[in-house]
Amino acid sequence: MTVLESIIEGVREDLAVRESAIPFDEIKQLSAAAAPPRDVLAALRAPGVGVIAEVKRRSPSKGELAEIGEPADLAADYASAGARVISVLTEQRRFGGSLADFDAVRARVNTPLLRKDFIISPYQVHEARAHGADMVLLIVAALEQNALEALLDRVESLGMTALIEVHTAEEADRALEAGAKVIGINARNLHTLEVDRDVFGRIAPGLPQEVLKIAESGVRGPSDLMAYAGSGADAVLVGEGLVTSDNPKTAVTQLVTAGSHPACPRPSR
Ligand SMILES: O=P(O)(O)OC[C@@H](O)[C@@H](O)c1c[nH]c2ccccc12
Repeated sequence: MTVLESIIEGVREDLAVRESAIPFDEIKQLSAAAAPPRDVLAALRAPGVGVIAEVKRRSPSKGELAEIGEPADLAADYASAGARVISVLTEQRRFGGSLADFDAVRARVNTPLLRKDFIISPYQVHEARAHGADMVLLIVAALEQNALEALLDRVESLGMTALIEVHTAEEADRALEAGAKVIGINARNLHTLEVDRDVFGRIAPGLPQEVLKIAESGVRGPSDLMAYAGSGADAVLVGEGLVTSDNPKTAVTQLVTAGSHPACPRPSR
């Protein structure tokens, strides 16, 4: 079993528990009653290379990353430093996240929020919306094509934006086939957890101009952002580099400054 498969096994078990507490019909009603989603595409299309800052306690590759006492405080720092979107991990077993973390962040910031989890069922999409999510991650490697397409449809029908994650050119083709508007190219292979920062530069230039391109994982600082920008990134998604820094707010500020610097290569849209 690969790492991704074992994560998904746990996700299924946790999902079954939540489904028995709140049935599908009820979560659907809650999602319909939520305040309307924010315009993530507009946020990502702003000039310069954007920063998506992640609230991440732990990772399967590194174990404990940071003791995040108040995720809302961290998110408020991210927001005031200019993050365009804030990503909150809600997977519990490997990433130490939760919907409680998501709720705490939602209650504090008005920045668009990405629910970062392993989404395999429409239930989780409604759940994300019910908790105030504006964006939802869909991982191509975790989904059959028909499931990917159905989930993308569900995300968009609720007015949210899907971040469709790929790691290979074949997965990028599947994302485009499904109608992805925002593609995240993850430097980390979720089967082996190995990071290869060159993956973005190999895949992004082959994507259509109108597709928003997000470089995910392995960003250590402004020079990695600049390198991704040179290969056409509209934004970078950063977790570990922020939560392990002495001052996450300054770390975001430095990335945002680099992304809006005249010397930073512009996304060609
Ligand atoms: O911590 P990093 O290397 O900056 O990576 C952030 C983000 O890309 C990573 O958390 C991530 C990318 N895709 C995922 C899918 C599930 C869980 C986590 C992820």
